[in-house]
Amino acid sequence: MASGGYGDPSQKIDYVFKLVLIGDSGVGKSQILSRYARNEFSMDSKATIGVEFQTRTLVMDHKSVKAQIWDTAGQERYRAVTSAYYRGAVGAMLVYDVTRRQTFDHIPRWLEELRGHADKNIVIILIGNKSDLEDQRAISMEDAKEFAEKEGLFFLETSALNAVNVETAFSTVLTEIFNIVNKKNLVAGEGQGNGDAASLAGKKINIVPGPAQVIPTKNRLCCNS
Ligand SMILES: Nc1nc2c(ncn2[C@@H]2O[C@H](COP(=O)(O)OP(=O)(O)OP(=O)(O)O)[C@@H](O)[C@H]2O)c(=O)[nH]1
Repeated sequence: MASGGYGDPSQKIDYVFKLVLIGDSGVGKSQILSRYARNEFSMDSKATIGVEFQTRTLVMDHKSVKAQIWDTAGQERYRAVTSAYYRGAVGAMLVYDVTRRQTFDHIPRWLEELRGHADKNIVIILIGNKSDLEDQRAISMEDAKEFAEKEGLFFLETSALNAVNVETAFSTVLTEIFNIVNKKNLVAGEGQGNGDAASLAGKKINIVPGPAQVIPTKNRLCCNS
């Protein structure tokens, strides 16, 4: 359903959806984002310090949607203020590394943090990254899928290196958000016309109105904790 390239600054925007990337240090969050937003990958990626975000604009059902994707440090000491990071997020990508069991074992903790700080109806996808390293695999796809089903999460394995499933992971989350928001707008009908807010499954959640917000394609924010 989703289509779109890497951004046309003159384009009119109907919705901005904020997504957050979370997971342990080194699982590949920054490279997943880089692959999605710029179709780039780097082997000597530096650990993220503070918060960064990048955007990509897509067309969904004749509406233009700007995905504003936030990336923060997996390392505790480099993390920015948690509540600010999650504020207004309507989607989350929860990432582990298929070659490091510990990063999968920490997923429940990340989920707890997410559920403690984000909107309770946030759309979440569990991502097992580095699927290209099949010979070093430590987590089976079945175990991860079972966990995701139990927790009500979408699930995909990706390779930021080989560009496998990165597009699909983002479009899965964005399509789900778009469908929820669109449905709500239809049900709400006239009279409730609050253009800058929408609901995800009955709970009010802020969707940043399009044209009011101009976001550079790559933006570095401050905020060391
Ligand atoms: N083989 C392989 N390596 C990857 C993949 N994605 C990321 N990497 C490598 O894994 C390392 C860590 O990637 P990052 O994207 O910096 O990890 P991060 O989760 O953002 O780390 P923090 O910023 O510390 O939280 C880098 O050397 C990447 O090149 C992948 O899909 N396959």
